[in-house]
Amino acid sequence: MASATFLSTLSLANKNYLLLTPTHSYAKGYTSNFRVSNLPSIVVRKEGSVRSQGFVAMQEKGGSTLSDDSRTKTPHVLTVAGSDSGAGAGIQADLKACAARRVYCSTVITALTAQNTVGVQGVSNVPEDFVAEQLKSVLSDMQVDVVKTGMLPSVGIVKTLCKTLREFPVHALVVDPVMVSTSGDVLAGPSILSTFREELLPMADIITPNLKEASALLNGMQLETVDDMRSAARLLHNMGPKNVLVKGGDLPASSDAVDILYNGHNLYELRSSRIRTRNTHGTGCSLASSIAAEVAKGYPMLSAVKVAKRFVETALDYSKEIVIGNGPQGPFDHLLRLKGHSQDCHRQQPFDPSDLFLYAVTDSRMNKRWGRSIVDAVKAAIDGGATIIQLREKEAETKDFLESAKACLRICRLHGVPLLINDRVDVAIACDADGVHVGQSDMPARVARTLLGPEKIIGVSCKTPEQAEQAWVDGADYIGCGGVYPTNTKENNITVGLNGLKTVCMASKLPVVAIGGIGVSNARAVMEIRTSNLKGVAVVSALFDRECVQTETRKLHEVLLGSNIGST
Ligand SMILES: Nc1ncnc2c1ncn2[C@@H]1O[C@H](COP(=O)(O)OP(=O)(O)O)[C@@H](O)[C@H]1O
Ligand SMILES: Cc1ncc(COP(=O)(O)O)c(N)n1
Ligand SMILES: [Mg+2]
Repeated sequence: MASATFLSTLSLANKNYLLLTPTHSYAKGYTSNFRVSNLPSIVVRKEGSVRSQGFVAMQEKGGSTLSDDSRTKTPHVLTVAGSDSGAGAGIQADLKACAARRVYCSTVITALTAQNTVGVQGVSNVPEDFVAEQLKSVLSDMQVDVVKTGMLPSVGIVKTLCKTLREFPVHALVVDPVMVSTSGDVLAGPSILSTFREELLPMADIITPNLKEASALLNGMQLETVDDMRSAARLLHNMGPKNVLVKGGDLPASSDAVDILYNGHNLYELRSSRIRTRNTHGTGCSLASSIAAEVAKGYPMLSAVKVAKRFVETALDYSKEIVIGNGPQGPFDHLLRLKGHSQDCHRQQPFDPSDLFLYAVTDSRMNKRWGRSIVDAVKAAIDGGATIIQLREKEAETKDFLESAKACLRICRLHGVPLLINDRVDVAIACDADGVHVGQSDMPARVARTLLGPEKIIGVSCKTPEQAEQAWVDGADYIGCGGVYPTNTKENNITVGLNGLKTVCMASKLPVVAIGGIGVSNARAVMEIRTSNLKGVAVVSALFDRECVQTETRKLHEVLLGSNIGST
């Protein structure tokens, strides 16, 4: 249901805009609903006046002649669907899919279902009037780009939706004509079929029936092969939607997951490999929401469908072994986060500054010189009493580094010792390390934080109070200050000395670990500067450029215990 007609593009101040004109006379007064997200738009009113829209205003920040509204436009999908208490399908799947695809999602709930991985135990419809009230609340205020529909359990609710959409037109309408859950339970009875066909489908930019739904809309037509799906797509297109996607998740005896997309001109056969998993509850809802999300971002329909299908496939593959519920059809994990906490791994603890006490930093050259693997070096340091490990493998190939990091992580988790990765945020994410340590010329801590999330540990190397303040502002957990003494692990490294260390500690709101040329002979002197936030020493050569890492670590551990730090 396009709410505006594309006229042409317009260049203003070297920026491209789409010129749109409202297609519905009743749209007057709701022109804020006319928006496309990939290009800013200008609505040309019937009278011929050009009125700027919010998205234009964003592009025109600073000295704008069109508007001085500088808010940015967030792609927005409104889902009109049923709640699934098991959160695998329905509203809950839509919210997760939209979050995973990075668009805002508002919700109008049409029904509550008592549902789990076994099936649907109960359904309670929301009164029609209250569906209307929810729709008005959202559509009158929130600049929705795309409406996506799921479970619409009664004729009255379908009619209410169509009426409200005529009052509040949006850029696109995605209709997932949900009728029967994969468990076989009825979510919308056959009485709604005629209203679907006559009112809702003609307004849709795309409809996404599965095999059973396509068959129901086509009076029970048999759908058993890809050729049947092609015929069904053409017949459904005659009912008025701009695009039809017939989904083949349930196609018998197909080794691929095949969907057919028809836009009235071209017929596309979209294939992906079929993931062998029980966790397919909610694939249909998630696919439709992801299509809506891509359309809200401004992508054309074919690429929206392709990206959405790839997303569902990836999430299914990622989630194929997760176990939630006892029934035949489990939910999957949209955010690709639930996997990876295997039984032998302890869950990561929140950052404890006292972990900085004896901080062992590995060095690939030293390991090579002494003929030991990075894993052996880490094991020995932990056995000697290291309280945190950082892998600093400047020369390693990424693939090798990742494999070693995974092996080190298993050892660290067994001993409850956090493992950080130097510089390489990508490697830290890939192996699910406990965090990263970054330098002043590496990725800024604030960016690392957005990539790693709130629970990971981030440390930053700082030499000055200003850098320490910035690390705090950027959301770091600790700072590493040095080089306290000259060191040959870093070329051209400025030494800050004990005074520099003290100055930074006093200025820092974060816990500090001292680094640079520290070993058994001088660790005590470092700790004796006695500022309460100096929590320990970080050591490279004094542990790893030695014959026996475990012995050296143990010696340093004793010195540090003798200096009685961390208790001040
Ligand atoms: N096992 C699977 N592996 C890969 N893709 C799948 C699998 N099952 C379903 N899909 C895909 O998920 C989407 C939803 O399809 P389907 O399960 O048929 O819909 P519904 O959930 O509405 O019954 C489609 O793109 C389909 O191809
Ligand atoms: C509330 C609600 N909406 C939609 C579905 C369909 O999802 P699926 O086809 O994956 O069972 C469902 N089971 N529950
Ligand atoms: Mg399914």
